[in-house]
Amino acid sequence: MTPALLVLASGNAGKLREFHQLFAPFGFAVRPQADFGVADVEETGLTFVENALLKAREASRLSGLPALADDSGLEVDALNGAPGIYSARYAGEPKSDARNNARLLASLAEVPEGRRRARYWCVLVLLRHAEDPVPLIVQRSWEGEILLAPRGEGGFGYDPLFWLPDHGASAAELTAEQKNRLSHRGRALQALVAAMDGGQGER
Ligand SMILES: O=P(O)(O)OP(=O)(O)OP(=O)(O)OC[C@H]1O[C@@H](n2cnc3c(O)ncnc32)[C@H](O)[C@@H]1O
Ligand SMILES: [Mg+2]
Repeated sequence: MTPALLVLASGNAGKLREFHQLFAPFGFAVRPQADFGVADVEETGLTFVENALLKAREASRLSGLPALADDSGLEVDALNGAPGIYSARYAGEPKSDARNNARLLASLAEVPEGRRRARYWCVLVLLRHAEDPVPLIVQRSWEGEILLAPRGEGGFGYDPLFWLPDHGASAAELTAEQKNRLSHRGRALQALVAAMDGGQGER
């Protein structure tokens, strides 16, 4: 399936920027859900998959177009997996990257370097239409460690605190191209596009 136009079921400016960069080489036309008057849905699921399905279904229903949703988050081992599916609202409403990062640092205040292992998860769900019974689903993770203080200005969300030992940089110190090549989202999208091209049967 190579849709002429795909709705991105997200209201997160950082994600939307990355998706526009990631889709550019594939020649898909993608538009954010806001262009179709789609507001954020309540993310009532208990998994990234469920929340991504809710978002994609709503965007597809209201736009009448195929929709791609991303539900993602940060899993920190020392916090038993928190903030996980609650990553966007870790410090409560209204959502704020700055307050989420402050809460993460406070939660890990007693945890020394070497025990601050974490990973981002990204689940992508593509629906051909709102009632698609065969959603295309891919998930990828990205391993790192949580820094003791923020570094870098790039990316969004928890990126200034997400340290990549192999690269000697935080995710916010990478260029957009580097992040897209390495990240949970970048690699999930590569896998999704490969699956759309026939890797998972006729679509
Ligand atoms: O639901 P949508 O509208 O897409 O936007 P959102 O920000 O609410 O997105 P999620 O519900 O998927 O929550 C994911 C949160 O995880 C964090 N996150 C996910 N991917 C990230 C990345 O690549 N870099 C930094 N933080 C990320 C960030 O705080 C996001 O707000
Ligand atoms: Mg959300």
